[in-house]
Amino acid sequence: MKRIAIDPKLLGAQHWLAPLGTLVPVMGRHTDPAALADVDALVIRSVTRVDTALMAHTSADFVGTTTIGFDHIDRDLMAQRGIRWTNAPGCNALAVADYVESVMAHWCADQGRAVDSLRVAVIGVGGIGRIVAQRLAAMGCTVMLNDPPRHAAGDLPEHVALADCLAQADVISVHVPLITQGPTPTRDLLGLTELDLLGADQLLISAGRGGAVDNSALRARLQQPNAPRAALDVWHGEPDIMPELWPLAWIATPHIAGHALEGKLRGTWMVAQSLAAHWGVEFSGPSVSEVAAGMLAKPRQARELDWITRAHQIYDVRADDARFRAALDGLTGAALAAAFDQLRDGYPKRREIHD
Ligand SMILES: NC(=O)C1=CN([C@@H]2O[C@H](COP(=O)(O)OP(=O)(O)OC[C@H]3O[C@@H](n4cnc5c(N)ncnc54)[C@H](O)[C@@H]3O)[C@@H](O)[C@H]2O)C=CC1
Ligand SMILES: O=C(O)C(=O)[C@H](O)COP(=O)(O)O
Repeated sequence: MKRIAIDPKLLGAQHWLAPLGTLVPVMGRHTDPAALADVDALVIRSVTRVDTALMAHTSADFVGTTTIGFDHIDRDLMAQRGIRWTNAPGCNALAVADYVESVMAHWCADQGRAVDSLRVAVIGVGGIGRIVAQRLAAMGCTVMLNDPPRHAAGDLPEHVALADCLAQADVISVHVPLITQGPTPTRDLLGLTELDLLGADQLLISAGRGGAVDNSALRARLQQPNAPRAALDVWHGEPDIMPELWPLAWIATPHIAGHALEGKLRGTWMVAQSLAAHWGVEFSGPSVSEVAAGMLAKPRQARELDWITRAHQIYDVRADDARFRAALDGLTGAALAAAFDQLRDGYPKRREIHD
């Protein structure tokens, strides 16, 4: 029987990966490379950095991350070693859109703004950005789209320059991957110059990768009197986040925007299918929605509720923010990093808002 090293926090591994091979739990962020010596495949989350050191002793020829982002995988190494790798595109896109919806519901209530009066800029119009833009447009928002790679490829004629988005939108929602090379890198996409374009009436939502916003610049900006509000789900250097930054955020969460049950399960389900195809074996198992429903029933159907009520009853981001503040208050260094990871690993069960 083949052996599959898995992050023990994967959801659904027993349903979809166990039929393919013997599961060997490893340690997520702290995986010992020696533990991979005799495995055939590695199935991970975003916390496991797949690099030369991790892969030093293994002959595994498959790496799957049950996440959308794949900046934690050294793709050059995968190519050099002939290792097939895959991510799970779109697996938790709906959950991230739920996060944005919940943040905006609370911001509108707080500011006394009607959602259909808002101008919202979506930065990075891929799988997630597209869903966010469609939902907000359906609620009556004026939506501005920024995505230079798609614009350059000719499929986003309505593209708006980043500076115009920052200067004109009420809400700016950032959904770019972490890209460090090439013509349109996203590392520190929002630095001092860009953050200076924002004012006190604006809300910045960051739910892509922490490295896309210069955290030192944001800290400085949020300390100024006309600072915008910031809802931050992702942080530079996770789990070693900047202890001076998070208390300045209006909403602070531990990289859980995508952590609805369906999002996590779908990631495992998608990677298991890729692994089955890689090994040329049949794939079977229950559906994602069956497994999610067995883990947590939805309190109400989304269609029965208006969007503000949904943001309270199905997914309320303020509960995540409250847990974050209570757990991280006063912590620095290793204790802060450990508390950040514990919040993620012990995240409560949550369903996607929409059916
Ligand atoms: N907070 C969380 O829990 C989660 C975070 N993510 C992050 O969100 C990212 C985006 O996810 P998807 O939309 O599904 O990915 P995607 O790959 O479908 O779309 C990314 C989009 O960003 C655009 N882009 C690239 N460089 C850009 C730049 N310099 N400026 C503006 N746009 C740029 C691309 O052209 C593409 O259209 C993931 O790569 C991941 O890092 C994903 C899931 C959950
Ligand atoms: O899908 C992604 O990309 C993400 O950022 C995930 O939601 C992160 O989840 P974990 O894999 O870190 O649990």
